[in-house]
Amino acid sequence: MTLSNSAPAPAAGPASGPATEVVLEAVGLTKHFPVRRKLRDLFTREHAAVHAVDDVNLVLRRGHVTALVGESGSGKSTVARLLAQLYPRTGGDILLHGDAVTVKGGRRFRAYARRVQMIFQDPFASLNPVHTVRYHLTRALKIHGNAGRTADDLERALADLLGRVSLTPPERYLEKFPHELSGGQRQRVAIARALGANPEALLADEPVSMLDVSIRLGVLNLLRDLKERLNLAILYITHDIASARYFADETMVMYAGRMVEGGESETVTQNPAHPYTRLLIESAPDPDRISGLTADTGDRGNGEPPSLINPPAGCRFNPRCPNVMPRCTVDLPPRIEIGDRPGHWAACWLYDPATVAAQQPGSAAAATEEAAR
Ligand SMILES: Nc1ncnc2c1ncn2[C@@H]1O[C@H](COP(=O)(O)OP(=O)(O)OP(=O)(O)O)[C@@H](O)[C@H]1O
Repeated sequence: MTLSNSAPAPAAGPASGPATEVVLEAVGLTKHFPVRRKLRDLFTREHAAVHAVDDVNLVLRRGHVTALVGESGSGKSTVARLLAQLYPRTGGDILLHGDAVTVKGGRRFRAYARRVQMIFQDPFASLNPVHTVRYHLTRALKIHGNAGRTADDLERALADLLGRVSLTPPERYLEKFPHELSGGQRQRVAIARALGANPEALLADEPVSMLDVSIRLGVLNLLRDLKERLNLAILYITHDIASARYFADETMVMYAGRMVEGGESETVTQNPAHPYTRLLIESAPDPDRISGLTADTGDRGNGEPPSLINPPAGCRFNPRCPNVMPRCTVDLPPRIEIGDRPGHWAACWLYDPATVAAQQPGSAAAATEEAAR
């Protein structure tokens, strides 16, 4: 589906639809950023590009938080921006209620943004310092047609929005400028602004990582409460896998532009299958704590992520992988079901029975390889 200019305002509000209904889906989502060409490149046919996101599949459901976890530079923000239709994509589809949607700004974008809203990492940067809370929220309500008809309607809608993010009484906050609020209050205003669209899906890009440690839990709890009360589908982007366990129903792990593991958060964090997920968990100082709520950890693990201009062949994690096998440097692993819990998968040859058998000492493949050395 392409939202047309004449499309009526989407009718489905947060309260409608069963809890497990799929709201937004990425199918084979791909984004390559072209790299600025040097003079000598003009004489070659090569077009260098950053392979930021490759063949990403993910599903956001009503009343469900899906975490997208990975190191800095793994492509998480690019996935969120693609889902928000802020970037054109190189390939793949974005399905809203099962219909493929492409929007390129203007009214179509607004119609889409009414249903899919994004929350950014830095609430200071996302709120305009010269405008009050009232201005920010009124604008969101008006743009998305939720301000009502009278001044009283608008006041009620403003109070309702601030109440939803626990900034009460509203008159204490409405006339404040962003610099007069704490980081946590600013992020709550940014969340209220997103709710002003009455969306079905929220894309939260590291929503607590810039906040003071002591208030992270409060903002995550607020998002969880909104998920339940408003039946929202939430994408929670974080580099902190332990906070995903605490907050998300489902966790997807991303490495160097590709999804490497997914499943219920409890399973992925307590029984990680992919060597990269294990590395993420092992290198967290204390796997049982909710580290996103106590520390900002940034990059972790041994070695460096690969170049995304010339990513490694096969599995992109193979240069850092403690379990690397010959096949991993050649063939891209597909999603393979782990079998411990429904829906738990890893894109890793370790779980391919045929590959594992071929690696056993004494197997024909291992003997051929030995002879070739
Ligand atoms: N506009 C752009 N032009 C070129 N390359 C880009 C652009 N945006 C992102 N990239 C590159 O794409 C890759 C993925 O970046 P992205 O910001 O999506 O990762 P991330 O996992 O969200 O990291 P972080 O946690 O640091 O935000 C990185 O190599 C980044 O340098």
